[in-house]
Order: sequence, then C-alpha cells, then structure tokens
Amino acid sequence: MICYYNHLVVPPVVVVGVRFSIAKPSLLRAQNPMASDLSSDSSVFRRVSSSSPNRRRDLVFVVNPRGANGRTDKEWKKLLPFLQSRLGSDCNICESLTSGPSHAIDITREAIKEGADAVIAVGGDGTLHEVVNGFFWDGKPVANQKTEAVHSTALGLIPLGTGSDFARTLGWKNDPCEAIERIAKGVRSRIDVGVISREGEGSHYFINVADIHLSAKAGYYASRYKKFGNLCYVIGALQAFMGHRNQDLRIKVNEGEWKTCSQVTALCVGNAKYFGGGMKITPNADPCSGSFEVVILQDFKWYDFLLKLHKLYNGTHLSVNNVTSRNVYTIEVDDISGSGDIFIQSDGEYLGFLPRKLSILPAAIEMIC
Ligand SMILES: Nc1ncnc2c1ncn2[C@@H]1O[C@H](COP(=O)(O)OP(=O)(O)OP(=O)(O)O)[C@@H](O)[C@H]1O
Repeated sequence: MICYYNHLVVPPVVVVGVRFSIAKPSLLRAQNPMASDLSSDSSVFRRVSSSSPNRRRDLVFVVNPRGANGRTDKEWKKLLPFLQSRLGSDCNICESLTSGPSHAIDITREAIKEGADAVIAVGGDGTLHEVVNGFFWDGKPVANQKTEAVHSTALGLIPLGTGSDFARTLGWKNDPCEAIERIAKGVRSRIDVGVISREGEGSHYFINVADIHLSAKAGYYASRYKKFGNLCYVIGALQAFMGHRNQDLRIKVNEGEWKTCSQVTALCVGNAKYFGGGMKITPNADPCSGSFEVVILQDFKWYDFLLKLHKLYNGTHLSVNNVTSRNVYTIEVDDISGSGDIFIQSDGEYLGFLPRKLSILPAAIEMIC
C-alpha cells in the first residue's frame, strides 16, 4: 500500500534581482501516465505493494528513469525486490515514473494532496529539486486534503543521479540499500529550503545551492555533457568562461544596507555544501541551520578557475584572494549593470537571467534523514 502526508512552514532568505528564502514540507498527489494509484482508482500512481492497512505508511517513489543517463532506471529496477521485501510489510509503496522535466513537481503535489506519508525522490539533484518544488504551490506549502492524515508529508531521497550533491552534505553514499534502510526507520528532521522570489514571477525553491553568473552559466552548459559524468561541470565551466564578463552587483543581506560588490564572477547561496558534482562551494552551509552561506568569487579569470579548481573541490577556496563567505538569513541581489545576461540557477536548474530584483529567504520541510 501507499500513504501520504504533507505540511510545511516557510521563513525567508533574500538576493536582489533575486531573493532566497527557506521552507517546510507538505504532501501532494500528481499525475503520471506511467504510474498508478495510491488511494483511489482515479490516481496515477502505480501500486507496487499493498495490503490491508493498519495504519501503514503510504510512500510514493518519484523515479526519473532518465537520471544519470539512464542508470537511475536500471538501478531502480534492481532495487525494487529489496525495497518490497524491506518496506512492503509496513508500507504501501507507489512508484511513479517521470515522463519529462517538471513532471516530478506535479506528481509530488498530487501525492501530498492524497495524504502520502512521504514522497521520495529517486534520481539526481534535478529530480530532488523538482520534488521539493512540488511541496509548494503559489508560495505556500501544499496541503493534504485527506482529513485522516496525522502527519505532514516528508521528503525522502534515494540518490541515484550523476552528481547527487545534496546527499554528499548529509554524508550519504550513492548506496540505494542504505537509503531504503533510512526510509524504513523513517526518522524525520526539519530541513531548510531556500525561497527565490523574482519581480513579477512566482516563488521558486531550492534545497541545495542557488547561484548567479558564471557558475550558473557553467551548469547550463554542463547539462549538455552529462555523458561525461561529473567532468561535465568542469567542461561546462570552461565553456562558460568564453565571452564571460565579471559584473558589478548590488547586494543587501539580512535586510541591511545595499552594498556594491565589484567584478562578481559568481555568487553562490548555499543551503547545503556541494554543487557541480562534488565542488564544496559553500563548505560551512548547514541545511538545518535556518540560514545560508553566501560565497562570492570576484574578478576570477578562466585560469584562476583551473588553478584553484582543487580548492573548490575540497572547500579550501575560502582562503583564496577575492573569495568571501558569510552566513545570511536573507539576501537580495540587484543587477546594476543592466546587462540582462547574468544567469541564475537553482539546484542546477537554469532559471533564466537575473532580473533587476531578486531575493532569497528561508522556509523548511521535513525530511527522512
Ligand atoms: N522522463 C524524463 N525524460 C527526460 N528528462 C527527464 C525525465 N524525467 C525527469 N527529467 C529531467 O531530468 C533532469 C535530470 O535528472 P536527475 O537530476 O535525476 O539526474 P542527473 O542530472 O543525472 O543527476 P544530478 O542532477 O545529480 O547531476 C531533471 O531535472 C528532470 O527535469
């Protein structure tokens, strides 16, 4: 069988041109032509196991079959027998395969509305990111519509992606059997979520790192080179340096004064520590702290990036000239150059160009950790 929960709470963190915040979880129910039911015949979730319930947990697994160049699908199929034997006696298990980008958002919302106890992302950081965004709708947590639900819906993760950077912060290996054990134990923790607000657009959520300018452009290009594994991020960064210009940005943190930050190469807001397939970009970030670590790289050239690459991977780049770090609750970012070509990304997802005003605040969800 399968169940759902949902609830969340949202505080904020800010960036101008963009604004970052943090939020809490909820449960939904989504549509998926490739999946089957949770609780009703009309549902789209595929029931992998079910039996008569004495308050069994309803778990919805949102699987991206195209994650890690198709490896996620193969690993998931191999994992299913173990998952059924380990969880099938206590839980209703639903599998929902994503059919394309953003589908995981809809599936998650639907699962939460249906009262799922947990929605578990199976794939990489992109899939996790979409599931996290599914916990929210119109700037608020998605609400469970089943009155009998006693818990909010929790987020879960079986890391099976290319980078799986969020799992690194939690010290998790890409071991799906370990992930199943965590889900079986079902221990929940409050995890922060960043909320990005852009003028004239709805809120967008991130659980890992939101970043601006060169690193975001690098992520955009890296998506073309996923077949090279984690090397795709380095290739993407080198391509991003072609034609790149560092830009002055205005920044306001914790609702303080606006300050100009000159020649910004990249500005990274970390809820967790890693991005780009293992670069420890915000080494002091803690997703349970209620705040973000903001790391700003200024006046970097392509050769600085190559020479300091090892420091980015091991998190010692904070001691390098032109790299600053600070802990913030909110950040706003303003593109004073008006260049209109400063990329932003959220958990590796390309969000377009930095608008004139952006802010980031904190919210939170519950996660099975
Ligand atoms: N059926 C599908 N076909 C194509 N793309 C999909 C499908 N389902 C989801 N996606 C997209 O695939 C993207 C990448 O997936 P995912 O993050 O799981 O793997 P990854 O990119 O290999 O891992 P990582 O993000 O950890 O590097 C997601 O952001 C999602 O939008």
